[in-house]
Amino acid sequence: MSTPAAQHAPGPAPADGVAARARGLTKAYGSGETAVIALDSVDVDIARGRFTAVMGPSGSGKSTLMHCLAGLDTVSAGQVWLGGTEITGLKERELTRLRRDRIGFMFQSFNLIPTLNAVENITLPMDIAGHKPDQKWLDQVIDTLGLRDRLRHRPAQLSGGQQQRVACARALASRPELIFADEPTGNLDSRAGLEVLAFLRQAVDDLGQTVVMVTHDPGAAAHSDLVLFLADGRLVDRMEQPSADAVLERMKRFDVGRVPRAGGPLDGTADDASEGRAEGPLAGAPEED
Ligand SMILES: Nc1ncnc2c1ncn2[C@@H]1O[C@H](COP(=O)(O)OP(=O)(O)OP(=O)(O)O)[C@@H](O)[C@H]1O
Repeated sequence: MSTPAAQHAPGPAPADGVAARARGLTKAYGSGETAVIALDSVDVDIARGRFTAVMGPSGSGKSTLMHCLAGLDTVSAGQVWLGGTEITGLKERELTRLRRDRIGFMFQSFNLIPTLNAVENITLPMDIAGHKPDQKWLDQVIDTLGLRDRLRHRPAQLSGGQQQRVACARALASRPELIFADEPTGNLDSRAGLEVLAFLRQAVDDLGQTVVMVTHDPGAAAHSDLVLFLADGRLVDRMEQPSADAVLERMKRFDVGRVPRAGGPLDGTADDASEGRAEGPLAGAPEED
């Protein structure tokens, strides 16, 4: 089992450039002999205004990491911040409000409401929260995603790619600090998948959003700025400016053997990383702070 939170230095609240931070993040499911350590003392910084992909073998902890960073799951030990707010220790009601106000979600299943049209689906989270949409921003999101002429269509009248774009618009609509996307292209054909990835990329480049995407697909990861690699619940590598080939090669190495454990935090804020390749375990990882 990993180091309990109490043995970790408290760590500073994230600076402006960090959208989310975890220190000593540990998540165990079950207890005793049947306990599964899904995350083992993970240190990570998610850089603001960047597109970060999370990859790793099946069961390596990708979804668990996303859920813990997003406050969808409790942690067993360690600390998580969203912007300047430490979310570990928040009460469920505060967490719910924080997720609603500051985080956008995109899942593989689009989770659209079949009886609502596209624009109603897009604004639903804000309607529930009683927030008025910022119409200028909403228009920008709708136009960026090419949904202007589909707003009155119900999900069943939209293609899979269009539905995922609606889900993307819904995640962006409230201008969240952070968007988490879990296999957002998993249910799409390759053309629609590429479209969604291009829109996520645009959300970062043109709208200044921060995106964290869990994916199994090296081609999808190649749209990101930085890939973080998980294995056995630990962050073991990172790759800046990834190419699909370089990510694929790195993923193949998980099949032949496990990479040694990380020594320090792996983050998206360092600028000394290799381009399009990872030079062995922990390439480009910054020193512990
Ligand atoms: N609710 C749960 N109860 C018990 N074990 C769980 C639970 N959720 C996840 N796990 C275990 O935690 C580990 C990490 O799971 P997680 O879903 O985060 O991995 P992943 O990398 O997202 O996997 P995949 O790529 O297959 O989706 C796995 O061993 C999994 O079996």
